[in-house]
Amino acid sequence: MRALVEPGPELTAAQRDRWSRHLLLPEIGELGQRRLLNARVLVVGAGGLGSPALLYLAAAGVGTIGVVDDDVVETSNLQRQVLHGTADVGRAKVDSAADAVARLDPGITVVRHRERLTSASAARIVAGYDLVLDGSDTFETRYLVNDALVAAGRPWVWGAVLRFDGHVSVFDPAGATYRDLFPTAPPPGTVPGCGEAGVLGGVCAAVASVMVTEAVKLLTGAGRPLLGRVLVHDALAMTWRELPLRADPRRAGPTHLPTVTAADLLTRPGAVVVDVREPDERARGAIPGSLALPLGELLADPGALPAGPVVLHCARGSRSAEAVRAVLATGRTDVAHLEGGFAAWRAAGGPAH
Ligand SMILES: Nc1ncnc2c1ncn2[C@@H]1O[C@H](COP(=O)(O)OP(=O)(O)OP(=O)(O)O)[C@@H](O)[C@H]1O
Repeated sequence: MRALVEPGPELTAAQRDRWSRHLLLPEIGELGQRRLLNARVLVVGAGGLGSPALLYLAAAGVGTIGVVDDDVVETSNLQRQVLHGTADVGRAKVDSAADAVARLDPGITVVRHRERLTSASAARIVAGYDLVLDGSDTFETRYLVNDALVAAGRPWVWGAVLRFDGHVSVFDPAGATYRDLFPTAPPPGTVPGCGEAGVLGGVCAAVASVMVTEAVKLLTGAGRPLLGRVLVHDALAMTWRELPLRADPRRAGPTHLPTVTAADLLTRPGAVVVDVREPDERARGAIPGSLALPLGELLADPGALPAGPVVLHCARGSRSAEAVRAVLATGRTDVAHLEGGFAAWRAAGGPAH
């Protein structure tokens, strides 16, 4: 997997000492630590998930950490929001978070966003960060985070907790997102929050720990991210189950899909070209050497697609976009689609038979 962040400057002797246990890990090493120090990560909510996540992000050496939260610390938060102490009750959570991070490592920059993430502010706030961790507690905020990052074309890490249960995943605009897991919010009042149903502190820590581990992996390019998979934690049974999550190919909305132009395809052949149009459209003209796999067949069985790299095309680009989304959701990364479809190919002087 490609690291989300470029490495920053060489480590100093003090930094080498501080993160020596990371440097021993070949998957992180000096380069990975320089990436972490150069990274900008936003945590939405300094609550049950955000509190342990912020501490572990800071300890890991994530150089710039943004915190967005408009709330103040309450006594009932302290049972799980371990970033805040008794003396912080009544203080803004972002201020308490910044102080806790400074105690851990004054070299980490904390950006305080003491405000509500809204549809008006979400795009502006997330724009300044390489990666977002969503530790919010409402469907409304999760959809806001989802839509802002889909529009920005960037992955994010999501977690949720209630009672003894936790959920965690990594979403990506090119694959499955929160809207594939919850296409619509449940009616108000049908799903209780931690304030009504309770939550165990250790469950918050467990889920936040997975969130930070995924963040470190994404930032440094280590391992296989939790993309297209949702971990479901049941602390009473002490189980972690993994559920596959696929992008709904009918999902509308802005996405940044891998795309090639007709000019690219003409000058750099080499890819297997797959035509997802119907046989009658193909009969009227097709790209020489292309294979036929109508969209319906491909959606029913994405495994029918030949080995890549593959460029999918349709008449103008919308069916091929749907096809690419479905194939990416299976975990394949070697697919793209032809911008503007067969029409663009002909307009660029591409041959047909
Ligand atoms: N849109 C948003 N903008 C800013 N902060 C948000 C937004 N949505 C949620 N949050 C913050 O996310 C945090 C979620 O934390 P948590 O789930 O532990 O709930 P809590 O509100 O702190 O506690 P409780 O539900 O027990 O009262 C809260 O601090 C909340 O203020």
